[in-house]
Amino acid sequence: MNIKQLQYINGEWVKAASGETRDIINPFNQEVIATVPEGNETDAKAAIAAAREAFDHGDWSTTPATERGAIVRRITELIERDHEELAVLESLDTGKTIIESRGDMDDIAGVFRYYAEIADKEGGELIASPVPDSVSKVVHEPVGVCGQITPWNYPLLQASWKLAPALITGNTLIMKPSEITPLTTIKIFELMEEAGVPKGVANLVLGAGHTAGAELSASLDVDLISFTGGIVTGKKIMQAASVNVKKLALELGGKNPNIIFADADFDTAVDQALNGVFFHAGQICSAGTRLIVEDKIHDDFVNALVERMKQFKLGDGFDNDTQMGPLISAEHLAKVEAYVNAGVEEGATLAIGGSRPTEAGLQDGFFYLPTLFTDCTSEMNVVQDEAFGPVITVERFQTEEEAVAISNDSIYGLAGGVWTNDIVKAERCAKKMRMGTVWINDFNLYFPHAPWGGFKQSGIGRELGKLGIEEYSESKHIFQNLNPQPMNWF
Ligand SMILES: NC(=O)c1ccc[n+]([C@@H]2O[C@H](COP(=O)([O-])OP(=O)(O)OC[C@H]3O[C@@H](n4cnc5c(N)ncnc54)[C@H](O)[C@@H]3O)[C@@H](O)[C@H]2O)c1
Ligand SMILES: C[N+](C)(C)CC=O
Repeated sequence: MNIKQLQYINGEWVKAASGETRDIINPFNQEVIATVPEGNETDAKAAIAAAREAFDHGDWSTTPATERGAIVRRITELIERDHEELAVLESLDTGKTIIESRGDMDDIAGVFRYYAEIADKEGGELIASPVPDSVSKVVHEPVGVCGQITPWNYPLLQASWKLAPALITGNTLIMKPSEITPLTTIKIFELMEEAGVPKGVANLVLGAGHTAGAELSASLDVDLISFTGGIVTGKKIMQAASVNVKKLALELGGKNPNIIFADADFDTAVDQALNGVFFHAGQICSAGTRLIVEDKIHDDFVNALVERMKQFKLGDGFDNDTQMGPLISAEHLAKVEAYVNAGVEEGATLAIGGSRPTEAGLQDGFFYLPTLFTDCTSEMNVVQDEAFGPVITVERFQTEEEAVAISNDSIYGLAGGVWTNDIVKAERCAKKMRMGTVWINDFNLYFPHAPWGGFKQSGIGRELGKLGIEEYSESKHIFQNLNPQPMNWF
């Protein structure tokens, strides 16, 4: 494997202080594809110290934004140069199809390009001061040392949403990727070094969440934690981060409703309902796994989905005709199996799937069949809980109000969709749906210019867009009296 299988701390490529390592496996066939350091609290502390020193005594935070933008633009060019290598690494590590990984790399280059382009476009704000002969202005400054923790499903994409805005705003950082999918994150640190990111500014620690990750959340020397991952972990991080009232950005899970009205374009809605769920075997925070279908078309819609799902080609992500790869790990497969079994027990009807495939070529991978439940109601756990796998639940509705109420009956509020040809109805629904993103006649579309994040327990804060910069900035009001006079009060 043509990457450094090491951590990157204070500009040096290093092993874990403990000497421990972890094998990284391909979820398609369980082959070991790399062996990387298993960092822990000690490594995290070293990385935090490097980032602290670089922020407090280095030049990065005061480097002109134009120069920081130029370095981020150079990173974009290097991602474009190594696009195929990155895509191959991501598919080997996650099991997702190479076509999906190539699309991810396009998106990632787009994120770095977007932030490089806007790096020097915001110079603060002059305030209309109510005090005569004075200047009142707001300037934006970096937050400081940022801990960044990412999940395994979109390893480099989620990393890019954190790295690019943190760098252009002059922060220093420590990133800890998921311990099971670190490869493309290691590679991007190689590219950041090549692009000229100064020593100590960007640090990479590998290892488990409860060791290396917990140290980042609890350290008094970290000023901000940006976390993408599960809700249970997010709550732990929020608690640990309270130790020094860190700034906090949480991108957590979702159970995303997709409302299908009878007046929608039927074939497109069927096709996009499938696209909305089954990329990366449903392991997407915004997967539209909670279908809410108008009564009049419910049976036809379900039948059309099932017919299409019967044809899915599961297999090696590097085969051109593979549509869906494996789940990420044996542990995650067991979770999805338990989730589906519990759904059957609570009375949902399995229309298709519900087991592992029996095909000979798939037995070494963590595969699960595309699965669809009907006869679902909002009270069921299978409807309320995030599946994070290839599993759809279908509920019925009769009125628009009912559809919106069902869609909002959730602890989550990440994303949702509405399919209808009535634009006024669509806008009415979108306004009432309590989610960070609502797609009308589309699903799972995101781009760097628009913010991403959740309502309710799906998170705090926003990534991407201009709001993604605000996460990494402090606003400071500077007031200058140009004609100071004594008050003669005391
Ligand atoms: N909202 C979004 O944009 C978004 C995007 C991708 C994934 N997700 C969510 O991520 C979840 C799946 O990812 P996952 O299984 O990797 O999540 P996870 O919460 O298990 O792990 C995420 C990261 O947190 C680390 N971690 C674990 N315990 C920790 C602790 N105590 N302290 C600090 N760090 C810790 C892990 O090592 C990993 O790097 C799903 O719930 C999915 O919805 C959300
Ligand atoms: C945010 N997104 C859709 C890229 C990945 C969620 O898992």
